[in-house]
Amino acid sequence: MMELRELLLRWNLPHSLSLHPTFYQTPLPILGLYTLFGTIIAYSIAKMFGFGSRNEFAVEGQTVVLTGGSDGMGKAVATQLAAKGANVIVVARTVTKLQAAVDEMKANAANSHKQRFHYISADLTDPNECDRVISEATTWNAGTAPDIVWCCAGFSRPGFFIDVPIKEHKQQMDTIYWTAANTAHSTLRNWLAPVEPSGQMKFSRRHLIFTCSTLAFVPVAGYSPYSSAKAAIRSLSDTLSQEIEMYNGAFSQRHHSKAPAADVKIHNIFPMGITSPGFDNEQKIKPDLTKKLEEADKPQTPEEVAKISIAALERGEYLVTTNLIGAFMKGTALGPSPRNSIIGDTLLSWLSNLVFLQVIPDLRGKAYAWGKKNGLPENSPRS
Ligand SMILES: NC(=O)C1=CN([C@@H]2O[C@H](COP(=O)(O)OP(=O)(O)OC[C@H]3O[C@@H](n4cnc5c(N)ncnc54)[C@H](OP(=O)(O)O)[C@@H]3O)[C@@H](O)[C@H]2O)C=CC1
Ligand SMILES: CCCCCCCCCCCCCCCC(=O)[C@@H](N)CO
Repeated sequence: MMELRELLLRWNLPHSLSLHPTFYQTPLPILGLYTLFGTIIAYSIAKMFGFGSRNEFAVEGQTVVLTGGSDGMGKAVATQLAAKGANVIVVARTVTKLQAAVDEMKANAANSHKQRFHYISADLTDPNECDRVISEATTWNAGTAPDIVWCCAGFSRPGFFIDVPIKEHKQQMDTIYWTAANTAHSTLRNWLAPVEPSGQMKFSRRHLIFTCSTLAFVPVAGYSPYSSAKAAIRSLSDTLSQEIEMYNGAFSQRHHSKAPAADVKIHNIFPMGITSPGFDNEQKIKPDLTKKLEEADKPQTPEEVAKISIAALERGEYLVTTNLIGAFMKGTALGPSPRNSIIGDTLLSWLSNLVFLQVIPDLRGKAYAWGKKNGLPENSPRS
């Protein structure tokens, strides 16, 4: 087999420098493999730290509509987007909390003279209210639709499937799935409306962001009212990630035919536990078994989750997780979703599928052992 030394000799290159002599005896195919793996690893590490990539989520001067922006993760996202120079409208039901969020954004703004902040009180389970939010946001934004819409509204009411009345299951579907689907529907109808070539203005890309939970990837006993609704959002965002390409294709022809005013990117965030007011509430009614099954999770602060999520959007990720266990839960359930990186996500899914061969029987085994030891659960306190 040809060695490196011969190649260097042939090309008249130095072949006996200060490196160890055995280096020059490396067979060329082996050297090729080293180079290949070295490049892949260097590329992955560089990508991980964001080298060589531009900011895919530059929010300075952009207008953001953020649902659930008055508390927990949403409020932390609002504050951090304000600190990055965005104009932000927070949407939720309770006015006092919304006003506090606007004050916090003002206090953290990058440029308080230029940036503007606003709130709209609305119950997003009502689709008409979502239409009103987008239309009021457009008026407030000098007649232009918002650049970014981030759906973060929602809370969890855990409980075992048969203990939770059907009415409450439906309410969770309304609070989780329908607040997001209604907001997405109003937003996309507005963004994707056809514009004549003569009416096209120059816009940067628009972003529609959903907020799920890693429970949409791997459900846990006691979360059925919630994880089913989050899984439905995941399916919606995967569908939209395909449908949107049709509109983006039409957008590429905007100089010749009618097309949307901007191209659109879809994203979906999958946090683990977040130490938010919503989390404190769900803990009060959460079955003890559920607490045990999720004990591997160390809840993160809203600020941490917001920071990690925004950084991932800046790297241009589609499915976003916020910590290592979250990444494993995603890895085992990647299915048909578009990948953030072919190599990274493929290796992650192989590894996660091996890990979950052990995790799934472990979750079921713990539930079985719990019933064997404690008998039937007492109805958990629900208010
Ligand atoms: N906390 C956790 O452990 C986790 C949470 N998540 C998800 O992350 C997101 C943020 O959670 P978290 O930080 O706990 O949030 P909080 O529960 O602390 O806050 C929820 C926000 O949503 C708003 N909201 C709730 N219902 C409606 C509605 N019908 N219409 C309009 N606004 C509404 C609330 O305001 P108001 O009540 O005034 O309307 C509030 O601003 C949610 O989607 C949640 O499901 C994901 C993983 C873990
Ligand atoms: C190495 C791999 C190990 C994998 C272990 C898997 C164990 C499951 C952990 C489930 C954690 C759920 C967090 C989401 C919480 C949430 O969304 C609610 N709090 C809603 O508000």
